[in-house]
Amino acid sequence: MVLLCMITTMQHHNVNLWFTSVDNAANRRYDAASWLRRTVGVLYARGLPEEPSEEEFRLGLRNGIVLCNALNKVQPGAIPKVVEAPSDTVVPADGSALCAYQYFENLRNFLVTLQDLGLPTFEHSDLEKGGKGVRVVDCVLALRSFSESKTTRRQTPSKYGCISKPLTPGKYFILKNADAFMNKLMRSYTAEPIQHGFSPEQNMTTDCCIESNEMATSESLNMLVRTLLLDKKPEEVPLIVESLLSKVIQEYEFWAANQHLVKCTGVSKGTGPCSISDTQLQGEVPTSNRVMMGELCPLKLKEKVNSAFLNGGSATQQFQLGVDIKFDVQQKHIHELRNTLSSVKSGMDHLRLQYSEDFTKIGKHLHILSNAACGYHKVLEDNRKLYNEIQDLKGNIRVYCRVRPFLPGQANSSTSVVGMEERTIAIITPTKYGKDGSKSFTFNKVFGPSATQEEVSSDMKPLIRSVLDGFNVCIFAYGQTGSGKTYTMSGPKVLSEESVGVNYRALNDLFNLQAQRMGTINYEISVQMIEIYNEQVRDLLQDTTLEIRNTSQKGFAVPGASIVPVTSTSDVVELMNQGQKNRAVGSTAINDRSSRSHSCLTVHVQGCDITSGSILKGCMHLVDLAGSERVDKSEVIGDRLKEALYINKSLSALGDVIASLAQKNSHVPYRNSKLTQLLQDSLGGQAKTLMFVHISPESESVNETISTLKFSERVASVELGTAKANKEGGEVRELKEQIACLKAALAKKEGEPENIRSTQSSPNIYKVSRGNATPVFPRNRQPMEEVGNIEVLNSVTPIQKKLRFDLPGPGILVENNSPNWVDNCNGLPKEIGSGGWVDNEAVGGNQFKNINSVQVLEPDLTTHTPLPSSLYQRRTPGQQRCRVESVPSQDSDEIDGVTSGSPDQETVLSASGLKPVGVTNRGISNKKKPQKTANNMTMRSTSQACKSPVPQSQKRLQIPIRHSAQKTPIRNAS
Ligand SMILES: Nc1ncnc2c1ncn2[C@@H]1O[C@H](COP(=O)(O)OP(=O)(O)OP(=O)(O)O)[C@@H](O)[C@H]1O
Repeated sequence: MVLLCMITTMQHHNVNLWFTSVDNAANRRYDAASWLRRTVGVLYARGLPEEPSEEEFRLGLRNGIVLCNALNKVQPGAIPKVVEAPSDTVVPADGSALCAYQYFENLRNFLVTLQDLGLPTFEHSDLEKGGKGVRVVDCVLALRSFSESKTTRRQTPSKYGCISKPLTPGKYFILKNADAFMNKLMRSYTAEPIQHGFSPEQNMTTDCCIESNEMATSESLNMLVRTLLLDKKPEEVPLIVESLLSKVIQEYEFWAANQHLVKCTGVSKGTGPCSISDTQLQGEVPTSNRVMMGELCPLKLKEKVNSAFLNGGSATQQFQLGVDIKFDVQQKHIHELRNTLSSVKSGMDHLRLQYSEDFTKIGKHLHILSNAACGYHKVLEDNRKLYNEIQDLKGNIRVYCRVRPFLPGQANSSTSVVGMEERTIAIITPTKYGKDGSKSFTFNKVFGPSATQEEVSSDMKPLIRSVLDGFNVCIFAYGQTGSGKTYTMSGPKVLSEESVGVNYRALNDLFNLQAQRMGTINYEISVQMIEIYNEQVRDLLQDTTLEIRNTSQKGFAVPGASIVPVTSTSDVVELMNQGQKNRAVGSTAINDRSSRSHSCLTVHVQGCDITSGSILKGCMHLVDLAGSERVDKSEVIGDRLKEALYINKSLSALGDVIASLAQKNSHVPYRNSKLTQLLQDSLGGQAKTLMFVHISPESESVNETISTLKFSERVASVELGTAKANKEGGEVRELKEQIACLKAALAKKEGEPENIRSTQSSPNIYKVSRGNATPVFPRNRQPMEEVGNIEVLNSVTPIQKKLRFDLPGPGILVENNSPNWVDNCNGLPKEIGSGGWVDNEAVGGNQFKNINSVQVLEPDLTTHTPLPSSLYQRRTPGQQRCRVESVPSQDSDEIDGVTSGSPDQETVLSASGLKPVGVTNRGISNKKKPQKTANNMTMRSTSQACKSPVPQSQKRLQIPIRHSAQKTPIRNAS
């Protein structure tokens, strides 16, 4: 602020003028000459007048003697040897030479010394030519200032821009008339009561500067500076400014030291930059530090200050004080550093604490997140289950897609599969399928080439449980030839625990669950294994061909095929191995072990709830379809070609059925192939159905892959309706038994044969067995080989009667505990009919028309004596039509026999000279043809008798059963 005031004031006075003014130059020259004369004495300065002209000034100094001596006066010994001028009496031989020597030597020494002292210099030539004297004058005046500054014992920056070197202690260099002003100014500015630390001159001025702190305002400073400079000559201004600056620096230094001192002595606490708080002084400062500080603070230091400055202490004392102050300041700094360190430490501790808290929090959050992530997966899993449950409720067929890995030797083949996710698969498409080059298909699940057998089978457990709960389940494998159907269903050729397929695992689960429920529900399990080969049904367990032209199921039992009770997985494995051996397998260009038939392993489960007496009947088809193939690709001829055509035809029929189911058509062409008849209840009934669709990964198969996947998507859209369990409660059973008893009593009263009556409405077991069957039978059933006929058993009612029908060949076990087991034929709701092993449709269907050996014990069925009950019913064609019309959706294909069999396929077959066996042609229905057999057994169902308004006589089913006289071994029947 002081500087600002000065600069402003200097501008106000136009101080720059003094540099150009001629008068000023002369005055300055006179000053210089005068100072030199005074300094060296008139003797030495005899050549230099008091007020010399410029010429006189130059000539007077030209020999350098005056200058050197003046310098030696100011700085003793600065120029050790000065070449003196010869005395007036001695005349040099060559005066000019001596002068030149002097001139050169003295001036050189003078200028070098000036340079060393940091004072302004001039050029040698400045003393030779006129008009250059100003620089010499400046130099002399600088030397004068230097000299004066030495007397002040201060280091004073020269007005001429040099920084003088430290000088010996002395008085401050300052204009005398400015001192009082300066002191006043400084003290006003620092606003500190200065009692000490000034030179006597300064102390003198303190009396006149008791001014208030208000003077430290810029305005008052401004005024002071102006007042000071008002009457000053311009040439004095630089010196005043110089002094003022020097004073400012000095004052500031002193003030800063004083600040430390004052704060250390406790005069002021907590206000300055080095202040320390009471706490720091008393509590936090280490004892050793406090002891050290105690040497200085507060009284001792004050005393020292007083003795050093106020009481005119010695230089040593002052120096010691300076050291003490510095030491104290350093102590303060150390103390402050310690404080800072401890505060940083505590800050760090705080931060550490905070970090640990934060980490704990983050840990908790992470934990929550990981839980959420687990939860997310669980939610996903739940979603999937829910989705499946919804699908179940909607009754959709569930479809899982599996991609076969490349086979050995195909490692470098390109693939048609371009993407796979949990439920989606993307297949590269030839251009005609889409612009983007790939097409996505969505299924319930997609298994990649690396999926294990266990993964693929993992979702089956609920289905297996369903079977034991009385539901019908169908699991079937579909896909192009060689795509891995047999691998999925049965496993590879050489089986291991890991590689066994769906069949084995399903049965294993079944037996495990059965074991778990033991003691609650008693189960009886038995299996059938058949294949459909060239549209013929073959019993794989017997290696016989069944003369069954219509495999239409209203339950899952395969009529005519042997049923073998099993008690463990190993039983089943043995049977399956036997069945697989009998299966038609052939080598093609695509698959060296190509299945040439559709195989079906059917598992029958009947459970009896020990406490409630309820009966559960579940059934499961495990179907390994033959693969569709392009005969040009599979390069088949002869028998293989024939097989391929049959396979393709039946698969085509399956496609038609799926298409009509998907479109919810009223007519579903089940009867176009044995396969669709076999799967009728699985595809259109109340079963739970799962299809494994298989695709080969090779890009050469892309067309087959796409059509397979399209077909499968259509299958997935088929709604079966909610599956229902085949369960009959104990109470219902009891009521039925009572009704049966009453009816029996009534019949007896009316004189009807008791044993026949008793079969009308009571739960019965019918065993149709063929003499050469070898299976083991469960308790209370006679082995089939022993029976060799049809048994009608009433296992519950008190009156238990048996009807025996002598039949040739392997036996069929027909069991029915339901009074309405023939309901499906007459349009009544299908409550439990689908659980029957063989329903009335099977019995009444034309598959029995070749069974020509029936031996009826009583009554004599061959005489068409109607059975007193409604168990068996003979149908006339007209009655059949009537029944069918009432249930168009179920058997609509029976109405007009219209089928949607692929004409193309048939054309191919006829072209190849082959005649499909058992496949209905358009407009022809086997069922529609009345079976006029002499040996008919008429049965009537109780429920029908109770519910149907149609007279009994009109509700007779025609059961074609062969006479014993017409016995023909089944294996030869075809
Ligand atoms: N997931 C798989 N892992 C390893 N090998 C497999 C897999 N799926 C199929 N294979 C192999 O691929 C070949 C063909 O499989 P598979 O016989 O099961 O096909 P397919 O669809 O039943 O054929 P086809 O319809 O002609 O009977 C076999 O050698 C089989 O071992």
